[in-house]
Amino acid sequence: MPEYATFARNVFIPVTNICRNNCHYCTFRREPSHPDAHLMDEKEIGDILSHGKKAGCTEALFVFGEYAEEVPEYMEWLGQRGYSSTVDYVYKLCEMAIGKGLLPHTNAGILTYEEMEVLKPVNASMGLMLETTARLPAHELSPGKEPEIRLAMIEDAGKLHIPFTTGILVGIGETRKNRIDSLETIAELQFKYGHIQEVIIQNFMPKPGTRMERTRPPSKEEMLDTVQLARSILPADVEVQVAPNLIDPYLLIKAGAKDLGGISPTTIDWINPEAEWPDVEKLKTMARDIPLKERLPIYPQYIRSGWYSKQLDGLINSLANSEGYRK
Ligand SMILES: O=c1nc2n(C[C@H](O)[C@H](O)[C@H](O)CO)c3cc(O)ccc3cc-2c(=O)[nH]1
Ligand SMILES: C[C@H]1O[C@@H](n2cnc3c(N)ncnc32)[C@H](O)[C@@H]1O
Ligand code: MET
Ligand code: SF4
Repeated sequence: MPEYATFARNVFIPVTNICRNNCHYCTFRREPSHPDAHLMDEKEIGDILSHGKKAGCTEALFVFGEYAEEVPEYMEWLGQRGYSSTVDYVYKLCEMAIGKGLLPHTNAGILTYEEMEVLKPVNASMGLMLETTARLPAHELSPGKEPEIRLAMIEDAGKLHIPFTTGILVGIGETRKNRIDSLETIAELQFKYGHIQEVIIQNFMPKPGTRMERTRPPSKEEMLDTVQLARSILPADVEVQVAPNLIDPYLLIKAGAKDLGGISPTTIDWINPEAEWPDVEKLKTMARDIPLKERLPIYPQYIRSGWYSKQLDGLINSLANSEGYRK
C-alpha cells in the first residue's frame, strides 16, 4: 500500500494545433484551413494564465503541434504576432507565466538541442512522450514519431540537465514486448542522465472521426499489467504517472503508479476533450484510502540538486516552501 500519491494543479494552454505530423489517434491537430485552427495570441494566453493563478495553479502547461513552422500558414500567423520562430514565442510565453507566478512546463513535440538550451532557463521541466519504440501504422504520417528522433531529443534533454517527463501511449498497435522494450529504453536513458522525473502510462482513447476510431482501447487489465511492468523496469527515482481523467486510478496506484499528473481547474484537457478533469475533492474520493499530496512540475530531487535557473529560483522556492507540498 503506497504511503501517498501526488498530483499537480496546472493550466493547459494549447498554443497551436498546427502540426507537421498526423498521428492516426489524434484530434488535437487541425489543418490550417479548419475553422478551429489557431495560434493563440499573448492577450488570450495572458488571460488564461491569470485565471489559472487565481484558481490556485502552480504550473502553466504549454502544448503545441510539432514543428508547425513547416506549415506556411503558421509562419504567416507567427509573423503577424511579431515573431519569427516558435522558440522565441514560447520563451516570451514562459516569461509571462513566470511573471504571473506559474512554473512553465513545455511540450512542443520535437525540439533541437539548441532550442531546448534556449528554453531551459524559463522551464521548470519539459516533456515529450516517447509513445513507443515500435514502428507503427499509427505513426506512418508522423515523421516526428520516429523512435530514434524521440529518443535523441530525450537524450539531449538529459545532456542539458532538464527535469523531464516522458511516457508511452498504450494501445496504438504495439505489442506487450514493444511496451517492455520502450520502458527498458527509457530506463537506460535514466541510468545515463538521471533527468527523467516521471513516465506517463497513457491509455489510448479512440476518437470519432480519426483513423483509429474503431481501434479497441487497452483494457483495465492491460493497463494494470503495463503499470506493473513500468514499476518493475524503471529505476526507483522515476515516478509512474497515470491520467485520472482517462482511467480509474485506484488499482493502478496500488500497482505502482504514484502520480496523477496535472489536473486543471480552469481549462479542459485539449488532447482528450471528452474526458473531464476531476477536481481535487473528486480526486481524493478516487484515491480512497491513499492520501494525496500536491507537487510542482519540477520534482523535489531536482529542486535539491539545483536543476533550475536563476529566473525560476524565487518562484520555485516560494512555491515549494508553501503549505502542503511534497518535499
Ligand atoms: O492534460 C494533459 N496533460 C499532459 N501532460 C502534462 C502533465 O499532466 C503534467 O503537467 C506534468 O506531469 C508536469 O507537472 C503531459 C506532459 C508531458 O510532458 C507529456 C505528455 C503529457 C500528456 C498530457 C495529456 O495528455 N493531458
Ligand atoms: C501529449 C500526448 O497525448 C497523447 N495523445 C494524443 N492523442 C491521444 C489519444 N487519442 N488518446 C490518448 N492519448 C493521446 C500522446 O501520447 C501525446 O504525446
Ligand atoms: N505534438 C506533440 C507530440 O505529440 C505534443 C503533444 S500532442 C498535442 O509530441
Ligand atoms: S499527437 Fe501531437 S504530433 Fe501527433 S498529430 Fe497530434 S499534435 Fe501532432
